[in-house]
Amino acid sequence: MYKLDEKDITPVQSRPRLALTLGDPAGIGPEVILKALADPEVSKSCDLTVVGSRSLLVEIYTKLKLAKNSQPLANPEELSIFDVPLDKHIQDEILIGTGNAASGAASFAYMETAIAQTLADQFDGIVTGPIAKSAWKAAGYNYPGQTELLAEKSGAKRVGMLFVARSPHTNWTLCTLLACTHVPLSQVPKVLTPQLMTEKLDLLVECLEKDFGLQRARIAIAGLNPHSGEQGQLGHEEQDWLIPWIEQERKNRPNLQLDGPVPPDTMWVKPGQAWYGNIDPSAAISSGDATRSPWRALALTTTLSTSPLRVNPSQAADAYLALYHDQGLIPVKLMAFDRAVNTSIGLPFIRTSPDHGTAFDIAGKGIADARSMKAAILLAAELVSQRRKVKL
Ligand SMILES: NC(=O)C1=CN([C@@H]2O[C@H](COP(=O)(O)OP(=O)(O)OC[C@H]3O[C@@H](n4cnc5c(N)ncnc54)[C@H](O)[C@@H]3O)[C@@H](O)[C@H]2O)C=CC1
Ligand SMILES: NCC(=O)COP(=O)(O)O
Repeated sequence: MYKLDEKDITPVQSRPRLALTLGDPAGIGPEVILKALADPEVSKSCDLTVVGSRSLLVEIYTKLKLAKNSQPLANPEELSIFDVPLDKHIQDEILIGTGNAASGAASFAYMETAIAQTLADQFDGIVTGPIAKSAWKAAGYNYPGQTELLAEKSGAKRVGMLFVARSPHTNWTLCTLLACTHVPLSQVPKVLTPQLMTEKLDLLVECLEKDFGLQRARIAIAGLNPHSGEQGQLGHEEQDWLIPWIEQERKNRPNLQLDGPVPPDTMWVKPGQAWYGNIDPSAAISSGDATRSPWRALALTTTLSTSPLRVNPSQAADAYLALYHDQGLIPVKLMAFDRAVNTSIGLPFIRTSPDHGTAFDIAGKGIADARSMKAAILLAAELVSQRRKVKL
């Protein structure tokens, strides 16, 4: 009798199982989650469990249903929820639109629960709602962000903050890794070292290969100072260590193309052009882009159609290594605030998050844009599937 060999058996894979933390309940996290979950593309892509306080979610849902500009919302009664009940005095102190110790304690409890459940293999990954670091601090949790908590709890020695956004115009993907993240600007030159850069480059290369199936990547590395220091005249870090470090890495990694240090102001010209690409401005007008933002159609007409600088997406790099938070995130948010995804790399599981924060100024009004949350869920599902393929 023919006996099946293990290798002949096609494993039946379940859909990606994702935990979705509510984030700070005083912010827009619950709203963008309810909006994203009302989208059939999202619900079809994976099995989602909201990790948060059921009674708070129901309360917020009821308020949002009454808000003027509300788009379709998922009904909490129809969702899978891992309930994290709060003490009554904490729940009573949560005020929509104001981050405080109570909202910080709640969002911290959701994250701790999601991480523990994921480490216990109940989920393949976590999509996190936005939290306020100041609210965590007020609640007594002194972490610079969720990334650091995820790294600590999962035992990851190295972790990276990668922003991924797919262009709606060209389908080109902008991948930006931050060499240092939640670091005050005055500390940046002290925190950046060749060792840290090597660690981040290792993480980026591993992620591009394993998660995005990209070998022999071309990576652009930013300089720190104006004009990358202008040979020492405008800053010394490039001469002191960044240029020697890049030269050494080129020798160590002959399969990669490492560009840099690229002057930080011009670093984003090619990604910007690859993002908007060959778009026909009349298409932007007919798709409604121009009615929403006429300046954009104008910019597309005057710059992209006529500029000799226009590049083909293939001239852009596969990934960008920015040296600090705002150097990388200003261009990401300028191009893709509505769709960029914050992806933690180096963890033993997938973690994504929308690129925006708690937006306390608009919480409860029903006007929050859920596209970045939707992109975060879809990317997490895609990355779980990709990792399963790599493992097989
Ligand atoms: N992944 C996370 O947990 C993140 C958390 N934060 C935290 O969020 C808090 C507020 O940070 P901010 O710098 O004010 O950034 P923010 O992203 O919360 O808000 C910046 C501006 O964008 C608007 N905005 C943000 N998301 C929006 C959306 N989905 N739809 C429509 N408008 C939106 C806000 O109304 C505000 O005017 C801080 O405590 C920060 O630490 C910030 C970024 C990411
Ligand atoms: N600006 C990115 C950000 O603040 C996200 O931080 P984290 O909570 O994902 O660590």
